[in-house]
Amino acid sequence: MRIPSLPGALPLLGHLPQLRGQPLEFVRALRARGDVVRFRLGPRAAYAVNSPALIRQMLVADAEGSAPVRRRRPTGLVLHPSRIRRYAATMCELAEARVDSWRHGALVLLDQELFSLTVATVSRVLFCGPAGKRLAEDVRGTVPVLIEQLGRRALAPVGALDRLPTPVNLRFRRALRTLQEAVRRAIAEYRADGLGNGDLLSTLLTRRDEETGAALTDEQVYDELVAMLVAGTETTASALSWACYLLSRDDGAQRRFQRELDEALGRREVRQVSHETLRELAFQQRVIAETLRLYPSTWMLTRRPNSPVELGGYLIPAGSTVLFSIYALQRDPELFAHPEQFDPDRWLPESTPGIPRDAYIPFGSGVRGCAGEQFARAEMAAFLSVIFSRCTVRPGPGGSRPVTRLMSMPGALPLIVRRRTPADRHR
Ligand code: HEM
Repeated sequence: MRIPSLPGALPLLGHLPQLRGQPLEFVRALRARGDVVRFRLGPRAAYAVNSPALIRQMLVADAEGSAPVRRRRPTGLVLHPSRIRRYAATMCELAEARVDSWRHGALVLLDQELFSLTVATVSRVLFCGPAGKRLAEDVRGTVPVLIEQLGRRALAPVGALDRLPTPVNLRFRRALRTLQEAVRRAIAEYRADGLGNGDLLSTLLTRRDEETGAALTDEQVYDELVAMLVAGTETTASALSWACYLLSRDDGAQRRFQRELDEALGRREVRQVSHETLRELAFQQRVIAETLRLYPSTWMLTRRPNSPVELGGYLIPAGSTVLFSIYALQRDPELFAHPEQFDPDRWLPESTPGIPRDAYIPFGSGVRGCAGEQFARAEMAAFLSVIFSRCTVRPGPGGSRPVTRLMSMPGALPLIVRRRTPADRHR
């Protein structure tokens, strides 16, 4: 079958200006054109896969070999659900210390606060010791640059453009070099100090290949660390920023959440209740689910299959860029009623049977699905519980202008934070 093409391609550039300029509108326009749509990234053909069933087939195909088969990530161990309870207490402590630094009535740039909180959490929890702390400092400066560039590069029409000495490429290379040097230093210090602390870096350094028994090379350790730092910081910061953005604009939802927290906590602080108690707060879970539906952190995924793939009767050639947008999928009016509306109650148990399977995949699916889902969920539950049990949050002046790079963010998020008094909490 002939794959329908998207009109409006420019000579040489194809649809790149639209994808770069208004990415979210572009992926939704692609979605409206059919299950599989051909478009152009510069001179090359690319394919958008739109139907939930075909997206699932594409993601699961990773495991079946139509795209490179991934080995189990060695980092899986440190993100295992059995470790999460141990991390949860630290997550609460970090969040409480941060929220305590906000003055009553102050304007707080919540996007920046949340990003620095997620970097601090990943660094504190996954890297112990002084070498880990220094690495965390370098990560804070370099990860945003890497994330921005990785987003651009995933959609670059021609790889050679990345090698040009443009200011953007030079900044990217500088950030990479800083991170490489920091990781190399940390590896040397860990090797010198012993590797028994069970954190992320010592797990990677003591890991043996399942088949050959060989240790990971420094390069493999570096790749794993960078993958984790990129995948594990701005994603959660984005989800948390959007949750605060939505709650700050919806008094009713914010009050319901605070009532739920007040009842569950009584006179205790968030760090004094168990991780399981936080995860069982039903309204909070619905707020998180709805935030990740409206604003999935990774709004678009790409694959490059190394052999031809047949999808719904269409043949996609090997080596082509295949794009699918979680954002467009989760806002499809055929899959979700009133898709633009923030409605946590669509996730009430009695409503969810109406939501088709495969229509909701904020953490991806298949072998490349999110390794850090439980970590992220624990982090979101801890941070949101701490923020909203202690504060009421309202939009600040100026509002925010959403930014879409590799992640979609609410942009600068100035919010006015009012501390809740004990009387507010026990009213
Ligand atoms: C709300 C927060 C998060 C969301 C929405 C999210 C979403 C995703 C998605 C959609 C993927 C699949 C990418 C693909 O199929 O190409 C993914 C992969 C991954 N995520 Fe997450 N993630 C989040 C937080 C985290 C955290 C906190 C960590 C680690 C601490 C993490 C670690 C990873 C790793 C290691 C991968 C695999 C990357 C790869 O194989 O290339 N994620 N995530």
